[in-house]
Amino acid sequence: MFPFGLFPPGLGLGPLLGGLDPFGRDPFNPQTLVGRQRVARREYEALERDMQRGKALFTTTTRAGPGSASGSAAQLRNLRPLVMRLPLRPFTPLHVPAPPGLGLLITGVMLVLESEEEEDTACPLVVYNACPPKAGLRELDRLYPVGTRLAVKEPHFTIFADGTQGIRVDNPSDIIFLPADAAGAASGAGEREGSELDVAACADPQALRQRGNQLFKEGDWEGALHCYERCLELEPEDATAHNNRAAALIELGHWEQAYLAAGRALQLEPSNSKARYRVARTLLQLRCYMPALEHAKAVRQQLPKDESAKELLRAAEALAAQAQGQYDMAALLGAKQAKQTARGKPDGSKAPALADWVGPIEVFASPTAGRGLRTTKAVKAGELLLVEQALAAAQMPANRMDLHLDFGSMRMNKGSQQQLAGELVLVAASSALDRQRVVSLYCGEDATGAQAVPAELQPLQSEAELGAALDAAQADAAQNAGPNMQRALAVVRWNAWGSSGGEQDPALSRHGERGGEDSTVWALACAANHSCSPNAHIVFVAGAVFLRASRAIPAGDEVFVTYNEDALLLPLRKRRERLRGWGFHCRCARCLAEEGLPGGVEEGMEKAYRRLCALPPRQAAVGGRELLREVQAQLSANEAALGSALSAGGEAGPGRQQAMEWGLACVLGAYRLAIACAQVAEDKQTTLELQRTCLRIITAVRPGCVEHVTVAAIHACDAGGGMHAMKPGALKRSGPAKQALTLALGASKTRYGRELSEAAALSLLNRQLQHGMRG
Ligand SMILES: C[S@@+](CC[C@H](N)C(=O)[O-])C[C@H]1O[C@@H](n2cnc3c(N)ncnc32)[C@H](O)[C@@H]1O
Repeated sequence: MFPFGLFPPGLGLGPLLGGLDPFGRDPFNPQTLVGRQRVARREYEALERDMQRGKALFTTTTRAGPGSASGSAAQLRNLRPLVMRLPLRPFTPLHVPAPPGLGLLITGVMLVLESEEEEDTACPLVVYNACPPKAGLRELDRLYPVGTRLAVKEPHFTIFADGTQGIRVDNPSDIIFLPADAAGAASGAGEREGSELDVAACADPQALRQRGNQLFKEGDWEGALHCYERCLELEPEDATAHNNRAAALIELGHWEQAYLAAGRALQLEPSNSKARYRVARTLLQLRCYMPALEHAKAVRQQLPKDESAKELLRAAEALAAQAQGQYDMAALLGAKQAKQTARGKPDGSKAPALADWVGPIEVFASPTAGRGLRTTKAVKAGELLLVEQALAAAQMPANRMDLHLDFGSMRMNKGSQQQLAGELVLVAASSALDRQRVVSLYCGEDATGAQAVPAELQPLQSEAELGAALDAAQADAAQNAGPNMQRALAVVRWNAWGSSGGEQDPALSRHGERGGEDSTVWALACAANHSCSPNAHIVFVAGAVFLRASRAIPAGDEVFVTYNEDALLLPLRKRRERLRGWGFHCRCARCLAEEGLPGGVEEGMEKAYRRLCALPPRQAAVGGRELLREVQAQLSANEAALGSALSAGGEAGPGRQQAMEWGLACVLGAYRLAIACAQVAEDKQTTLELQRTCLRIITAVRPGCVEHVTVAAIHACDAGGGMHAMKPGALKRSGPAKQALTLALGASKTRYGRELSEAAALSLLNRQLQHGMRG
């Protein structure tokens, strides 16, 4: 069907036969890429970067066969770049049922790749997990338009059922989409070869430095690094080479090595401002904020007119203040911030957007499950507990939840899990400290036993602490393998959360620049266990997680978040079903209390609510009053049923009132419906009463959630007689309007920070209302 001139003779079928790459290595084992095979790793990374820049669009080898024992730099250098482009629209997606029992539908897309270098040369490529199940041709055209230029990492060659040869990709992150203007870049790689210095053989430090600087200017950080390192082999005390090496390592995102290199340069030349700048810059990235500030001050003194020194100092001051727990939430929520998705991404110029901070919490052996978080002192509602940047994040397409969610479990689908796991492996490979964080995460093997917060989870206070942490982490990395893909997948499965770009929360929408959902793993926030009546909540701001208490928590009590916001409004059995994807049967205080209720009370209530919702619209159109009567009658019947169930001894432990509110949570929607009816009927008194009931239920189940703030804001607005009630002066009034506004301000501060001024909390409430009105 297609002309196949693509595969060079002698191509090994190792990948197909043994799951190994052309060098006979297991591609899922990070040791293949890092650690002991350092030379191979460097070469490999250079190839990866070349692929990103469109220089090597597709790589394979003519040499290695199934018998090759291990990779070497020489073999890697023999990889041939081939330029590929999509010539045809994609084929129909293939819906492949997984083995019986798994209940999965794997979706694959069949593409045809064409070589740009050799005419009439094409080959099929099948990508699994890269499009939503049941995607149609139009969707595929959008995802893979004709003419797309792409690179495939570590291609696995296969023979399809009809005998044709092609490439199969299981992990969509192995596909790199290239900008259209990458055209011609591939040939550039060949051109450069001729002019390239033989770095390994060169014994002239001056020539090596010059060549390194030239490559650096061209953006070939890896090539530059190679030159500087050869230079250092010849002149180990060359401060400039150490300093330049630090610059290249910064660009590559190898912060730890960059810090050590810049530190060495500074040691050799204590007055070298560039070296000090880089020390400060890397310290900020390594979460060592106070020492970074000291260095940044010194650089500013040395270079009073230099803009980047000024910028660095400003960033260091802001981050050092945040590292003491001082976050200007009003500014953060009001100001437009560049979204940072993952710490440690290569970026030589910018400091991190936010500092990490570990507040009054610690990891402990939880009576609930394995490790958990607990408070180290009594905290109040809205108090900040933790700020943390994502350990790894995988960006998902904007406004396309279907591309990364499994709607059954409401968790990431396999493709997204693999993408994030791949990120985790890379993070662990490029940083010994992050590697330790990754391996410390729960991966389903053993959920018991206490583990103290490893020191490196806390932002470090001094360079001595950092040095010790680095030594320990590097020694650990040398002795123990890092996470392989399998382990990383387990970490993702048990720990990853979606961190929305602010879509669900209008107050945060300024941060949702991409409007998409990222899948993220956090080193410390992920130690929090779940409860169906949590006492803490998470807000994502500028790519960081802000964990806050949503109620007062006594010292030493466990801190609980929820793993599934929507499940909290479901009856017990359904809630547990929703959480099954997390691999546990929830036995939190609320679940235990509801277990005590005679069978089906809540579900009976939920059914009644559904009946209400299904009432013919004609009836609603007749007027709110009639429907309101019906809804209210049903709600009273529900409350009575729940009340008598609790009196019959169902209430276990918590107060009767609290158990009542918990039980009513599953019919919260019916209260909302009743409020809408009361508004249509212009029955203000009933509206306000029902709003208060709603607020009581939300406060019992989920204080600090978006809905808490929204309902409280609407209530304050209605109680005060309109939007004019949402101005600072309204607090001077008395009676129910003031009470409602005070409640609303409390809700806003609980969610966004008790330290917020009243004006800031009010402006966030107004944002919710305006958003609601627009909706
Ligand atoms: C993100 S981890 C939480 C930290 C974990 N407990 C640890 O030891 O590192 C999620 C896992 O913790 C356990 N877990 C969390 N909340 C739980 C709960 N309420 N009941 C039972 N197990 C829970 C489950 O095994 C779940 O898959």
